[in-house]
Amino acid sequence: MTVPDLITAQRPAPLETDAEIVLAVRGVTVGFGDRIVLDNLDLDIRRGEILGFVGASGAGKSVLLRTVLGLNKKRAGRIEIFGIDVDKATEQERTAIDMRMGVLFQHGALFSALTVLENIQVPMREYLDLSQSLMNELARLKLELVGLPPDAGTKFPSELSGGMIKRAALARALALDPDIVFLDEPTSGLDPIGAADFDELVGKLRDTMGLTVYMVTHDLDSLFSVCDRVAVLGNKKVLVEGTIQDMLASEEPWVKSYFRGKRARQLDLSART
Ligand SMILES: Nc1ncnc2c1ncn2[C@@H]1O[C@H](COP(=O)(O)OP(=O)(O)OP(=O)(O)O)[C@@H](O)[C@H]1O
Repeated sequence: MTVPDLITAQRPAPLETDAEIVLAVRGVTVGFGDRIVLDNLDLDIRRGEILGFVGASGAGKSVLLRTVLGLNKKRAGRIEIFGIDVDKATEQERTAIDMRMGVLFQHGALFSALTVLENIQVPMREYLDLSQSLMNELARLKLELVGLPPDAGTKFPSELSGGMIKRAALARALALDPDIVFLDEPTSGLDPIGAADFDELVGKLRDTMGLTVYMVTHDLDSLFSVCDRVAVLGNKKVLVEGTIQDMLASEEPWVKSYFRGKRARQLDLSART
C-alpha cells in the first residue's frame, strides 16, 4: 500500500466526493453581539477551481472563512461541504470532512517550538495512526511538493524566510491530501517575486492534484494570475462573482475602484487579460 493510500484507508467514512459543488454556503448570517457581519450570504465553490475572495478590510472575509471551518457560529443559513450539511453531519462525517480540508492561516501560524517536519506531522498525529518513519516519509514528500529543500525540514519556523514559512504552512495544509485548501492571504508579506512563485505553486497543485482552492486575498496579481473566479464581499454579502473579465466589466463602485482604480492601472493588469 502506498503512503497516500494509507491516508485514504484511515479516513473514517466514504463521502460524496464527486459533488461538483465542493462548498455551498446558503443564506448564512453571522454576527457578534448586536453587530451583523454577514447577512444572508450565498457562495459556491466548484471542484478544481481557484476562487479568489476579496473585499474591503473588515468586510468579513476571515469571519466567513472561520464560519466555514466551524470556528465561528452562524445565526442562520446552511453550509454544505462535499454535499453534506455540516449541521446534520454525524461525528464520523465531520471527521471525514475535516480530513479533506486543509487550512493555511494568515502569517502561516506554524508552531514555533516544532521543526518544519514536526509541524507538517501535526495533522497526521491528530487524524491518522501511522508509524513515525511513515510520517517522516510523508512529511518529506510534502516538503518536496511545495518546493522546499530537504534540510528545511529540520529547521524551526524562526530560521525560515517569509516565503519558506508560507510554503511550510502550505505543506502542513496538504498533510492529509485534502480536496480543498483554504488560504488566508497567502501572499501577504511576500515580495512580488516570492508572491508570484507562491501563486505559481498553487496553480500547479490545482493542475496536478485537482485541488480546489479558496483564497482570501488582497493581492491583485494573484487574482489575475491564478484565480479562475473571484467573489467580492461587500455590504455583508457576496456583491459580485465571476471571472476577472466580469470584474473588469463591473460597474459596482467598490469593484470598479478595486479592479480599475489607480493601483490596478499601475500594475497594468487589464493589459494582461
Ligand atoms: N470574534 C469576534 N468578535 C467580535 N467581532 C468580530 C470577531 N471576529 C471578527 N469580528 C469583526 O467582524 C468584522 C469583520 O472582520 P474580518 O476579520 O472578517 O474582516 P476581513 O474582511 O477579513 O478584514 P481584513 O481584510 O482586514 O483581514 C470586523 O469588524 C471584526 O472586528
